[in-house]
Amino acid sequence: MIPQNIVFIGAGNMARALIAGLRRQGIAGEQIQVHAPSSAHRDALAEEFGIRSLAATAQSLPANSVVIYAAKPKQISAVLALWRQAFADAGVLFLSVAAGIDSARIAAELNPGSAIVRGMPNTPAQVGAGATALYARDSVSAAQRQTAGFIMSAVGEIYWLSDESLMDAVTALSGSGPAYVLLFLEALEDAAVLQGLDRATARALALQTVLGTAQMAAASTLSPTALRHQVTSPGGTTAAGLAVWEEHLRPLAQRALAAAAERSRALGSPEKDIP
Ligand SMILES: NC(=O)C1=CN([C@@H]2O[C@H](COP(=O)(O)OP(=O)(O)OC[C@H]3O[C@@H](n4cnc5c(N)ncnc54)[C@H](O)[C@@H]3O)[C@@H](O)[C@H]2O)C=CC1
Ligand SMILES: O=C(O)[C@@H]1CCC=N1
Repeated sequence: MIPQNIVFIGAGNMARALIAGLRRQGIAGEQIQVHAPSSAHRDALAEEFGIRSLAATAQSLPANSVVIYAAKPKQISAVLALWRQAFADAGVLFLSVAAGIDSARIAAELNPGSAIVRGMPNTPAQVGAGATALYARDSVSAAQRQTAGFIMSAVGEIYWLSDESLMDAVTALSGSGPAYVLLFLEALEDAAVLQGLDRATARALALQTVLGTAQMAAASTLSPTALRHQVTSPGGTTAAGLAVWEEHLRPLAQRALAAAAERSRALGSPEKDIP
């Protein structure tokens, strides 16, 4: 179902990516509003995308509105206290992309029966190539589920979870994942410069290698392992390089995802003060 009134709370990177996606999908500018305390942030988005800048917290919302929470996890309790009143209409859907904040906490702080969907997008959403995991509480109707899916599909692929506790692992993998891939790109580029390539060539080759490999893997029915074997000649250059990666990469990936998932759980815990 295509939503008639979409309100963004927060005017940062994620709000921007989602608004751009919705406008690309043909949602009219007057159907989208953005609220943030900083008028500079919200007015910049309003101007760029032809949407409405909402200066104050809405006290009531038209039926079938969707409110998308895209401010920081730490601010959610204060924001929910201000917006609670506007949720008197049972038709309003609350879609939160805040890392770590589970839907039971949002329901407890909003209204126990509120329709709440939790999503975890990632920054490739900026170019319509995002990966978003979604979880819907039982109070969400089939039409509202479709609406949430429509909104997040505007910026890439969506994956529904039936177990919300997996959201911490998803956040560690695909939510934070773009940063890992970018760090990998930086490391490849620096290492290639040490091997004598100029920086521009090193950057371009590293980027096209990651991009091309991801496209190849996405187009193939073979597993990453099988595709990797196609590159690896016995006794060749790849085997020599892979032997070094294999020493550290898997335990490092396990530690990195465990640390990120642990931080996701901590962000959701009001008693832990994460800056
Ligand atoms: N950046 C990322 O890769 C991802 C971020 N997220 C989640 O998206 C949310 C937003 O993240 P970003 O866009 O990266 O942050 P950001 O820092 O770019 O944007 C946060 C926005 O919230 C606004 N804001 C501050 N206080 C507010 C309040 N009281 N009421 C309304 N708006 C307020 C700020 O003006 C700012 O526009 C976070 O909850 C984060 O966990 C989820 C997935 C990926
Ligand atoms: O770093 C963070 O907390 C957010 C959530 C996932 C990606 N960025």
